[in-house]
Amino acid sequence: MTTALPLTTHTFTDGQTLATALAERVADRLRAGLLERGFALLAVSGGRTPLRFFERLAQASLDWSRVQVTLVDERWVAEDHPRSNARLVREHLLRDAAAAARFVPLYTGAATPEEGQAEAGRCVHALPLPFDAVILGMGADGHTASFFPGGDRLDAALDPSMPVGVVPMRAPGAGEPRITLTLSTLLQTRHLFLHIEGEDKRELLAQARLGLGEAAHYPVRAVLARSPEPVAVYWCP
Ligand SMILES: O=C1O[C@H](COP(=O)(O)O)[C@@H](O)[C@H](O)[C@H]1O
Repeated sequence: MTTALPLTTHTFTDGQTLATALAERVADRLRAGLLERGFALLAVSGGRTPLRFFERLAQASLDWSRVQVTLVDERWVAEDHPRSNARLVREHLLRDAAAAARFVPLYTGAATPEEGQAEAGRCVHALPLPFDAVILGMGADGHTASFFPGGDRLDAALDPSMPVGVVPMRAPGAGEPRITLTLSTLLQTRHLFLHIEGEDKRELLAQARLGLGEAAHYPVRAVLARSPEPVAVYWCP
């Protein structure tokens, strides 16, 4: 008998409605951080799914000049490359009201993520953790952040004893070399969201949650299992 890992699901009819609701929820978390600490800290994902969410969040009325934004993971490509997660954030989130936020990229310009690890790690160490919100995505292969199935440093990235920092990652399905926050770093957050869209990802997450077949080994399951609070899943067809 399998036990379902805990999560809460927020279901929406379409991507625009989801983006609006998630942006409102995250903006509230940032405002709470600003009230409590005088600053706020946000980590977001790359890929294609967050576009509408970013554009809604960029319009939120709050003191963005006291908000720091970073990525949960990065593809090791220059910032003007079409697959750069930093480029996505700069073009779709750091605009409108959010143009005043401070962005902390993970890509350093070094030739490889292994060579860039120390510098990117120093930038992450300098962040005033915990995050007020972390928003993860998930690929069709069950990866989240750059925790890829078959990743060469997956064990290190998921290791609970790993300190705050980043880990390079290379994997058959990753496209290019990556760098990713460790799971221990991601979990230093007041609120953890997982934003997925489409029936295929809903089904994949359900299987990972239950630990069924191949999905028992999907890295996203490690996040569900280790999160101290149930992960808030935002989903639409
Ligand atoms: O490569 C990546 O993919 C995942 C999922 O992206 P999506 O395009 O399927 O939404 C993303 O969460 C991650 O940050 C990114 O580097």
